[in-house]
Amino acid sequence: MASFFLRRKIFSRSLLGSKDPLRACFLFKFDCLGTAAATKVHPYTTSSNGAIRNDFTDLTCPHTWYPQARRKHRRVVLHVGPTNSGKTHQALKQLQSSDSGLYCGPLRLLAWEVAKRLNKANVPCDLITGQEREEVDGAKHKSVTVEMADVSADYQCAVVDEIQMLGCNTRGHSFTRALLGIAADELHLCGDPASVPLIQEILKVTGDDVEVHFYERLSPLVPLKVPLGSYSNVRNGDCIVTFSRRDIYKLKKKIENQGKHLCSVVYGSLPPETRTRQASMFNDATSEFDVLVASDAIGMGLNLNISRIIFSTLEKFDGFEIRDLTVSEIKQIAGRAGRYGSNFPVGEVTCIDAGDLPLLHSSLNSPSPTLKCAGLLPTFDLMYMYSRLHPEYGFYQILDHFLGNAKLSENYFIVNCEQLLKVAAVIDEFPLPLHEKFLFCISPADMDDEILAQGLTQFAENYAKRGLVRLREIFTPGTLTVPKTPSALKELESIHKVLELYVWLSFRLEESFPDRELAASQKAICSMLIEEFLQRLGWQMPIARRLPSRKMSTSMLTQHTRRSL
Ligand SMILES: Nc1ncnc2c1ncn2[C@@H]1O[C@H](COP(=O)(O)OP(=O)(O)OP(=O)(O)O)[C@@H](O)[C@H]1O
Ligand SMILES: [Mg+2]
Repeated sequence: MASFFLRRKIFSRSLLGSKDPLRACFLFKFDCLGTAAATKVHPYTTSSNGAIRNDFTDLTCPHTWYPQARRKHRRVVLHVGPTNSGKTHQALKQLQSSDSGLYCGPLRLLAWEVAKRLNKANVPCDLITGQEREEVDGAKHKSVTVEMADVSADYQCAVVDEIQMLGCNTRGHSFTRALLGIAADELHLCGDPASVPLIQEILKVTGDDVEVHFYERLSPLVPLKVPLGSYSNVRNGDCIVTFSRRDIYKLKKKIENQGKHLCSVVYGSLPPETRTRQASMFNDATSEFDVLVASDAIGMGLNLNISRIIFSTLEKFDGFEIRDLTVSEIKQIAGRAGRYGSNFPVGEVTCIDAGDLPLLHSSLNSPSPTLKCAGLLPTFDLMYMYSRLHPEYGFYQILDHFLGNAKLSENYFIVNCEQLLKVAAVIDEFPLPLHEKFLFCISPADMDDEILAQGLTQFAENYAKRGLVRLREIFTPGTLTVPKTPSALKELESIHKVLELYVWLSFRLEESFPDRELAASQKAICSMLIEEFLQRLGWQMPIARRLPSRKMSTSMLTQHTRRSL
């Protein structure tokens, strides 16, 4: 045991000195373990009786956490306007013509798209997301998911897309970190005009120059006066929006049973590569999948050739309650219709029920409410220093202390830490150093997903016990089968997430999670099986209308039948 801990200490030290960009990103997720810069600004203050007291929970000046960016006099350009107004396009033009640059997107799919676009334009660009790392020779540009933005590097130009997400209750802190922390001469921010006053306010203290460019939609968006009424009125290019997976499959079946259309589906928990392929089939004018049934996962990122958005409902369950969609959600989703340059240059939007039309129309005519606060999360540094004063505390107690006592300026709020706390409660059971507990806490684990929670617990336990986690200990490769029911599908989606978690950990604890390739290949099989299920769901269609089977046949996979997780 002793030698195991010794080995891990050495590993951690070697990580700190690493020049490796991904490891550097890993460090910067902690903001940082390499504490020199950050500790300088941390508020050890003197109380009235002269005693030194710590004030680690003072989060009122988060701009001081990023000295490298503060040394720059950044030119910050906000590109704001409705969806489909060319904001990202303009920002990317600047990025492309710069000597070095960084694109930060909210989704892996967007990071993929941008890396592809830059490489195609002969601007070598690396792709770095939580789960993948594709390096291109000579690249001075990087396309990343916002969490992976490296705030220790210097760039000539950087783009943060969908910047209004700094108000997001769960991921807002990553956008705030990018806004305050990226050390670029030029920082381009693309998003909703509702974020402009808040960003201007936040940047008053950074010394940056701020310009705002407003954009108009490139193609018209027409709210229809009549509802869809019946599903027999669905036509080529339609996208029906609904919010539960059950309803997505119900609607897909209903539409396909009419015998006129085949439906692609897109929703949040589908593996990203499956979402991309479903979207490509829908976009491909020669494919028979000419209708899309989707959740609000289409609100951002995917390039979709949608003619008409049809809301099946304007209510959604948000994890706590059923509520009306907000103005910004309605506008963001509706705005996906009529993409500039697509086969449908005029977008239309309507509802299935006439009763929903007034809310749809009024929302489309209202500006999105102005953002008031940006998300924040205490840095690892602060928590670490606090923990040194309270070595008896577990990570849960430390985080809980910060949540209860943090002092914030009025421009910020602390993001929802429910998931972090749930992981912390589990991880505190294992003898791991604080930074490793923190790592597990920020991993992409949804503890409300039973299978994923089980996977994370097992990974952490095995890691704490032996410092080595083999995938085969919890998963038997080759045992995955095509799901036959929606609940089996859900299970397969969860297994995909466990495999993603393994890959994520393997990038950060490389020696201890050595089976990345195996996990990645099983992940790919998962997505193929899910797609197979999606195709079979149209089983009531006449045989001639079904697509030919994919290259990897089910029988190849079903020889191995037992899953053990
Ligand atoms: N000047 C242009 N020339 C050619 N194509 C353009 C131009 N501006 C935008 N486009 C194309 O129009 C589409 C919409 O542009 P873009 O994605 O930049 O809009 P956006 O405002 O960022 O929208 P979103 O809200 O979806 O992020 C894209 O396919 C983009 O390539
Ligand atoms: Mg955009």
